[in-house]
Amino acid sequence: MAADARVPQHVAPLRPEDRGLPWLGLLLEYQRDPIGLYRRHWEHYGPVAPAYMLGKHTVMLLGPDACGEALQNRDKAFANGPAWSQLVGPFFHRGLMLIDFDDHLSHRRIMQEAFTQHRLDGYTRRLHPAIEHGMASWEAGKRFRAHWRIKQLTLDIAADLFMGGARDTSDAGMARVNKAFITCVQAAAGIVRADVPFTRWGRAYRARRVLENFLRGYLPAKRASASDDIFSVLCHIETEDGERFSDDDVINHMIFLMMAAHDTSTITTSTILQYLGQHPAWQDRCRAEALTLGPAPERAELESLVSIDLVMREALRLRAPVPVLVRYTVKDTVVQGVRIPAGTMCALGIQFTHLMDQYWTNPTAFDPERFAPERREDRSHRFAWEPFGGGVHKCIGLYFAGLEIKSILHRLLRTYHWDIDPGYVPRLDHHSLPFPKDGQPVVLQKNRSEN
Ligand code: HEM
Repeated sequence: MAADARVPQHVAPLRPEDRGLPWLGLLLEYQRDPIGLYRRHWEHYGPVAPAYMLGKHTVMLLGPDACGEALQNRDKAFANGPAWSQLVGPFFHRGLMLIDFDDHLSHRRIMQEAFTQHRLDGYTRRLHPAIEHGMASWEAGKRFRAHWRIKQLTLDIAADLFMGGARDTSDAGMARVNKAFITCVQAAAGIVRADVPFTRWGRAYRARRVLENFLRGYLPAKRASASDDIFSVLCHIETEDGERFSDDDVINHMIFLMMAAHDTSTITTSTILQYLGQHPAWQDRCRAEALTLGPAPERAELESLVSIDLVMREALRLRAPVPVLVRYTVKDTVVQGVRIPAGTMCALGIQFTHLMDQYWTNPTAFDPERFAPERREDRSHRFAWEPFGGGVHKCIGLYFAGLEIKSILHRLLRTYHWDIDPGYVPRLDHHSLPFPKDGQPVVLQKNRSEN
């Protein structure tokens, strides 16, 4: 008798060859070739695939239909907190992405006030001097590792834009804070996931305290007077109903926001740098566009940069800074006709969807025009392009990210030109967010006329 299509199926049993190593399961294979792993599971199991990693049975949600169902979360079965805290650890405690349901809604409503157009206008004005200052030490004619330089640049931008500077902290103190921040981010790649000395997690527990103490020291001054850095904004925003963040909320959100903003924007900018170096016609086109604007364009001007926008979307498709989202089921649910029991860790393969040839022509090719109005391949499915996620947890900083990335590119293109071997394919480190292992070497050459 044929199975009734309406009766949910169980998650398929894992084939012995897909179990991987004892306890580690598929972790090493994921770190080596995540897309190859996802493709194999998609081809054998379909959109809801079993997996085993770090001693746990998990479920992969593959393709835009399955990911879309989890992101829309109609029956409120998928929670973020219990899933992300297993990955990023307790170091981003009560960041917006790690809280759920009514609690999340009420915090998101308040935080929305920090990302209005008016606020974004103010942040954009602060961005240009911070970028100019950060890029001043970039030397032309010398090989440098672009990824690491951009990472330092986005850290410098964050010190100004998020913190509003830290005048009472010495350079050594600031270096300690930056180190603490990076230690917390790197804890995501730890294998020993407890407060054990000399492990990534052990160090991150202490680093989180450094960050809390640092921010708490500035809190009274930030509460006392309003300015347009994000720390001050978080201290002063309130909803129409008068809801505000407590001191602890401000600190928790600050630590998470800096984490959310930092590596994601760095990865996107260095990916763009790579592709523009390999596609000189696109580089010229983007430069010509950047040169139509003055040295410190306003938000609306940056948003009018059509070619740079197409390139940014394509970079986010080809190398999604957050390639996988995680969720934990708090009750039984059904995705694509498959029952997923309560208590299951789920991994949503966003990057895999971005490379599926069902939705994209020649998916591995750099082709920004696929996002142009006449093609709009991203509309082939509502969840075909999801670098910022979807549903209630969709990235709240996505417009800010676009402004930061475009401001950096605007200055970079006006000042320099560069070439990268068209055959260069960076080997990516997939321990946490994907970055080029070689730091992406490049030589910047100064443009002939100073702009
Ligand atoms: C290219 C840059 C960025 C990318 C690709 C990115 C990606 C994402 C993704 C995929 C999520 C959803 C996570 C989930 O559903 O579990 C997210 C959430 C979030 N992002 Fe971003 N992000 C970027 C930049 C930023 C920036 C610049 C900020 C802040 C200024 C930011 C703040 C946040 C916050 C607060 C959340 C949690 C939202 C919520 O749970 O309601 N992100 N981001």
